[in-house]
Amino acid sequence: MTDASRGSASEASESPEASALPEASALDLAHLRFARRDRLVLDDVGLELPRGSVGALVGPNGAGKSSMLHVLAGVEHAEAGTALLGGDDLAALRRRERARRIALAEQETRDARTQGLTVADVVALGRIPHQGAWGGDRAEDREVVARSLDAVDASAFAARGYDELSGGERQRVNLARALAQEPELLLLDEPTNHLDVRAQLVTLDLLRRLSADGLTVLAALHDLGLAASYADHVVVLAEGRVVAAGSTDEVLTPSLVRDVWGVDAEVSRHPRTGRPVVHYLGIAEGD
Ligand SMILES: Nc1ncnc2c1ncn2[C@@H]1O[C@H](COP(=O)(O)OP(=O)(O)OP(=O)(O)O)[C@@H](O)[C@H]1O
Repeated sequence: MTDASRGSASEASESPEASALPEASALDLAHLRFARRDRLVLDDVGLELPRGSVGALVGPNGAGKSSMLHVLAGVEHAEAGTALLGGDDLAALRRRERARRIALAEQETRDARTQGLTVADVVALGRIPHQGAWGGDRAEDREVVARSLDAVDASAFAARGYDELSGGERQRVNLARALAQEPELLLLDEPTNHLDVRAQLVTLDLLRRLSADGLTVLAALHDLGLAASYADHVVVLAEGRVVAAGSTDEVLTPSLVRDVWGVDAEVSRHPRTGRPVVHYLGIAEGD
């Protein structure tokens, strides 16, 4: 396996025993390949994300970010490669176990299943993988639903119809539903889309706090500024391939922004946090 194809995003050990160690990768992908009809969407994708870290998946439109999240969540199926979570092969997990361990918060989830449901009902859907064959209205489930709504500041509209919410409100409820799954790995597709500036920061602060408690987070983000401020690791996808991966500091450079997005940028340091700050200067000449 070459470094380029692996796209290593961590310092984690490569040994098979590593998954038992605290610093082991929570998520370890190698040579993942996914096609839709005849079109190759993910090609030889690899990455390592340590447990309890926040990873940002970035890349131009159509790069394959959502597809990658779908493959990890089991919504779509890779035709080759391996995906390990805590050392366990995802392809070998039963659907239900996968849903207990991995949650995907998507942008648009209004469909027949959410029609007529309240916000609390929708968040309670996240408990299904944890319930027995007879479903249930367990006190524990109600408690997790209430806690998840509270985490995204949505308790005040728990009784409202989900389909009546604004885009930003719905986005927060989608996150609450994913949190109610109590996963090990939280996948998010553009979690800040539709959110006002404060709600964006509140959401990303929440993800950082959850990751400090051991949750591993992988979020597709378009906003490189937010990735720079919040992510530990950045994985850059372009045309279905990992073109860069590593610590946020290493990856988010002016040359990368130019090469991948065709945009001139400067990267400075945040005066308070010392983290990178990306300033877009304009479309790169020659593009
Ligand atoms: N349902 C679909 N049927 C066929 N092709 C699809 C479908 N969904 C996505 N694709 C194609 O798969 C490729 C990857 O799309 P994907 O949505 O994963 O990219 P993305 O990086 O998430 O893009 P964006 O930033 O625009 O959301 C694109 O070429 C896209 O046109």
